[in-house]
Amino acid sequence: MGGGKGGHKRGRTQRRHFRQGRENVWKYDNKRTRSDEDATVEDPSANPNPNPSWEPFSTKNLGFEEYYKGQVIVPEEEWEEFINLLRKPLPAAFRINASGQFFKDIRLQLENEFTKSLDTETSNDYEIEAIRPLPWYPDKLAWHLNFSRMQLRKNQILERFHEFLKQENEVGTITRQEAVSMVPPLFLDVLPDHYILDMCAAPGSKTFQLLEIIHQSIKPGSLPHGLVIANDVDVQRCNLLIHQTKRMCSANLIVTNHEAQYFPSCLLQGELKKDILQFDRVLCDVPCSGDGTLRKAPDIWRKWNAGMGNGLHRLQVEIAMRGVTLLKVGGRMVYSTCSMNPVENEAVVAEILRRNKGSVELLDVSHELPGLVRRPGLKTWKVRDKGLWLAAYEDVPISRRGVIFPSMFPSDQSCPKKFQCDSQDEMDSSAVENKCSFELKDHLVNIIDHDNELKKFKNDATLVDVSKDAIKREDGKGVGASQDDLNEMKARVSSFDLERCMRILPHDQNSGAFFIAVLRKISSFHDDSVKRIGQSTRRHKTQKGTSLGLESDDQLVARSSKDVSQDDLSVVEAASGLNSTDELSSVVSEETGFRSQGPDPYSKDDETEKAVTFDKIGDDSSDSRQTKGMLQMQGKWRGVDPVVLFRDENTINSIRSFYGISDLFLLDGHLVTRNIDANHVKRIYYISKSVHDILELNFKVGEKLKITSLGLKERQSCKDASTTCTFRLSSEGLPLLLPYISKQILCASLADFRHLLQYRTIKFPDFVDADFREKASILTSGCCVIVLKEGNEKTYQNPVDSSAIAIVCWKGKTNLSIMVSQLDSQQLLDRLAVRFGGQKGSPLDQNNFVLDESNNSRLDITEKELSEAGHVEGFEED
Ligand SMILES: C[S@@+](CC[C@H](N)C(=O)[O-])C[C@H]1O[C@@H](n2cnc3c(N)ncnc32)[C@H](O)[C@@H]1O
Repeated sequence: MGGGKGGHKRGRTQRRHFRQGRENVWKYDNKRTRSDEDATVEDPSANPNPNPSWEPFSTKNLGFEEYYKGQVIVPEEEWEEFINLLRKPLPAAFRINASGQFFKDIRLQLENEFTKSLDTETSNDYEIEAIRPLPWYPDKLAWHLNFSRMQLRKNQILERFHEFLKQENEVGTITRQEAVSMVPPLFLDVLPDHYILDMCAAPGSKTFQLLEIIHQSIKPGSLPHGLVIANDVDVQRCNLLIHQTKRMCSANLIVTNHEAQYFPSCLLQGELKKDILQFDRVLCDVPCSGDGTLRKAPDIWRKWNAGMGNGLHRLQVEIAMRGVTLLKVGGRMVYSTCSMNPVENEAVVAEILRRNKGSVELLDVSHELPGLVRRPGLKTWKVRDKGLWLAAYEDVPISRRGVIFPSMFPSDQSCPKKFQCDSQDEMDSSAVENKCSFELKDHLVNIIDHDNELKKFKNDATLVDVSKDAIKREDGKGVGASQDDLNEMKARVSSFDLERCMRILPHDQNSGAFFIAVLRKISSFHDDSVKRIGQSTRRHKTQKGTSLGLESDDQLVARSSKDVSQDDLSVVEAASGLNSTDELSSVVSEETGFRSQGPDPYSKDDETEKAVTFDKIGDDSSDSRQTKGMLQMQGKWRGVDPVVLFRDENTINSIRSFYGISDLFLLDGHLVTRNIDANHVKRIYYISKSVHDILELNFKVGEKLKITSLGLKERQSCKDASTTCTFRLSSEGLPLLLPYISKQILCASLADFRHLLQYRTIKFPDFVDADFREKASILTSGCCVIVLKEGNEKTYQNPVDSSAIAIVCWKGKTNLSIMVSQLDSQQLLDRLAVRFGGQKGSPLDQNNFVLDESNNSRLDITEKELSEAGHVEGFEED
């Protein structure tokens, strides 16, 4: 809503690009086949193919059916209902973006206007409500649609509603998101001061939710103490995420581009604990086979095979293990997939519990989100490989042991029940660590030696006959359905409390499928092991005079790709007879070729270097700037712009004085650019204190974080010589700044505000309100803010409330022009019509809120004028 506060603006080229790439647009895409399009909203069986050259997706896959019947993911008597619904298209769902200025208006419109008119109109056709809020989502902010595209075409009210959704989605006031995909962030129990890591974040729907939660209940005009680091390995998808989350207008977001399993630790040896980058909450929404999205993406029917899940299991474990390491003690981590496959779900969770030896517990969250229908996780499953069912690791042919791992099978062998903890209170962490260190040694050996693994399985595992000893589920239903071949097999039962995991199945609430597990870190097991590693590495550096010190952490992460985590290595040092982790580290380094180029923060000799890296953001003397520049140029992330704290006092003072920004709005330490040359800065981003602290830490540790984007675009340079301030405001940053600006800000009547949105440029004599006309004409040339006057006040309330409706404009010699895209202008007009629209014929008639697209000459002039003023770049995405 670039038009109002909380706005976003996009360049045309950029927008087209994103539209093509975005997954959650409501737009009809010409490139998709008809069957593709219909499949997302209609029952293909009810829609005879109108064009024989278009083949509808087949919704059959015998391998799929055999696999899931074999895994007994639903009781036998439910199978038909389950599989039939999987073949039906998924009803659409969306979230109202609670950070948006008009979210209450939209919710009210849905609750009253649309629900009523749709119910009246459609009551004869349908027995169920056409739209309804999702019962488990807080504050009626998520909705579910219950009609198909076919029905839509036949019904005018539905069609109008659909148009409304398309437009709101386009401008970002609502986000289309699969209902079940909204669940994981809600189980993270997020607070505004939390540091949150979203490990596999793109395209960003859950990041958006997380940001919304940390911004909730924060006073307008102030920022939460927490932050979200949204990470994804795919750069293109990171860009998509940046685009999506722009609508959130948050200064508390950092986007990084790492392989999540190698996400850097940013450890500072010997420093205070606050200097260690650890998180209160971690979301591991890992890459998965995605068969829970079959109803939305029916092409998966054709592609699906059991190998997909097997192939992802190890990566999923590594990402989740890294998540646990980065989690603070007491912190929560959610592991989730949109797959139904136990090898990607319960097997991964069991392996996390097994490897963490009681320092992590699986939480029982059955009392949370009571409206959400979920089923307990499976306690037993099998692995399918090359057409064979494998009940236990000993069944795996030797030739397949490179791809089928022990961790894929249910077992409790690595962490006997006696070492598990039911709650943090019962936990004696030192006892657990002692016990676990012996176990870990075994575990390492097991990873390396599969035959040993096999022996242990044979000795320890509990074997049950699934067909005879049907497991009772929490809801009392048996899950005894089984195939003939499965009847013959013995399946192991995991002794972990895997029933605490949550499975969401399509036929429970007409949704997609999802898997969610909520974990809590209950001891400092990892921290200590990491410390030991740091110490030994420092020793190593002193002895050998190499730069290994800083690398140790990264190397250890690299090592995790070979199934050995940090704690494993420290235990090797502590318990397996190896003298130093360094030896292992150097081996790993050579094996992986992973090299870090930064200074060694562990070394006492490096105090000077540490001061210099800190100076990058703390000192602005020309010498240090030069050093900063050199360091930035040499930055380890090629192709990624450096992150530089903006401290040019002249520019900052000119911005402060031009807009009359109150001293209460802190700028020092909150402004960032992506350009080391202070004379050619084009954009300045505003960052929260939490983001600043992370940057400071990142500089100290040699820029381990590869930062793609951060903060809020606050100001953008313009080339217009007629203005005394070369930085204009961005719509994104306006809500934050609004209460603190005292100059270049005017209050317009509804009529003048509306005309500005409709005609985009208004000559001063054409303003209706004489007072506004006068004030606008004498404003200093350049960027300004126009606030909608609500009620009868003669002027704006100072300070302006953050929730006020305001737009960024440009004051020229003879006129005022808005710096809002056409799409955003129309959306703002629509919102004003809903909020202030009166009876037909009155001055507030809704017809008055229509964008004047016929007035092309005026629009042309505006764009030309803007172009001459040199600030059209303001409409472009970064
Ligand atoms: C299920 S999607 C995440 C969806 C996202 N959480 C959301 O709600 O919008 C999985 C993501 O993991 C990313 N990914 C795959 N392998 C990864 C890795 N090793 N590290 C980090 N991200 C990875 C993919 O690029 C993809 O964007």
